[in-house]
Amino acid sequence: MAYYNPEPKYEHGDQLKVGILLANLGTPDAPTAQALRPYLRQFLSDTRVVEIPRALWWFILNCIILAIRPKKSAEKYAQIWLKEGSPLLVHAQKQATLLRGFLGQKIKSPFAVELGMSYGNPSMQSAIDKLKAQHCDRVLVFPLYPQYAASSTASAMDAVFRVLLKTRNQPAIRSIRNYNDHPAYIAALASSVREHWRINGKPSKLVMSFHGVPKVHLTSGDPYHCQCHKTGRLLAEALELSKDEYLIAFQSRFGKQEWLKPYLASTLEDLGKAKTKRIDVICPGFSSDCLETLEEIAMEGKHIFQSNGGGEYHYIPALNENEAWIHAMTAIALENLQGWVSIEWDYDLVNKGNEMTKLRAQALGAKQ
Ligand SMILES: C=CC1=C(C)c2cc3[nH]c(cc4nc(cc5[nH]c(cc1n2)c(C)c5CCC(=O)O)C(CCC(=O)O)=C4C)c(C)c3C=C
Ligand SMILES: [Fe+2]
Ligand SMILES: [Fe+2]
Repeated sequence: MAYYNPEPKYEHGDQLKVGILLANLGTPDAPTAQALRPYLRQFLSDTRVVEIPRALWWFILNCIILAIRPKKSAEKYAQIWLKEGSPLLVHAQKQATLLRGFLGQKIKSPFAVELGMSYGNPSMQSAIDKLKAQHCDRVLVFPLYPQYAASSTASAMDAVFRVLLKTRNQPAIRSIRNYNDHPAYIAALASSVREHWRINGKPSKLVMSFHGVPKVHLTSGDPYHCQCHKTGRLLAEALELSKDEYLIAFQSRFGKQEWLKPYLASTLEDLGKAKTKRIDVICPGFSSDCLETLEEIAMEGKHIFQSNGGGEYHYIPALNENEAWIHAMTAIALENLQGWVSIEWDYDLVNKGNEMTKLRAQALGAKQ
């Protein structure tokens, strides 16, 4: 048995490239219990996601969770599934195509962009195979998670390193850890909220909902909680919101452990009971819409709020293919590709760079 994966054919003179590997969580191949089972098994077997001792967890996962959850989750996925597939995958593929186009206007040297998932398809292996087939000898890993969490960002990096363990001719690797306070990301969020308000008017409160993680991750040193709060504060500052005009909550609790608080569900219940006239909910930690935003926030969240007496409920879509977001992705990638690519320094980019430097100085000037 070979220890290492076969290498693509290389001829002297073939042009070497830089690869940008967009990394995301992954999603089932279909909204069915059969497709959910292997996806959930892979996802929930990751020790980055569930840290319970393996023997005990093997029993809980195989005898309880995988017996019940695939069917329940499949019903939820079926409600949000698009003609082209899972929203998470459809948006991530479009983001990859757009980023390729935007970077193509800025980078003079050869490069490639591919998408890889931590769980399910397209696998990290297939993405790295595609980059290697295009002769990428340097790879920038760009996780589509603005806030670093061990359960998302680090698990994506683990997936990359697992492939590299089986790779004879390894590319050089750089990775983007977090961009939760990047001015271009904050500006993209702010412009999407402003656009929603331009059309629909302003709510009584803006609720910023982030995916939760177990509280023990925070107390063990995961910076995710602080990075979510910083994103929330910078977004509120960009929108000139006072403290009573917004709040931050954490969604998607899984299992019995305590997770980051306040929980979104109880927050929505309280806002409903307080007869809040209108709330808008945004999920700044999700670069694209997915099950957690379209079903849990846009549908379930609305039901919780309104069945407790709340008024109007608006879900503000994720950044998806917003132009400002693709510009932000381009800026973040270019900042991290310095020295690896030659850049077309056109007037537009210099102007954008100046704007970016000004915004960054403002963001860094704000308290950490
Ligand atoms: C934004 C980053 C994410 C973090 C951090 C995260 C942590 C985390 N998630 C689970 C359990 C589940 N998450 C599920 C779906 C899901 N999670 C994220 C993102 C983060 N998760 C996304 C984008 C999605 C949606 C995927 C899609 O296909 O649309 C699911 C599966 C769905 C379900 O059956 O409910 C589970 C399970 C844990 C335990 C955790 C941290 C420890
Ligand atoms: Fe999750
Ligand atoms: Fe914190």
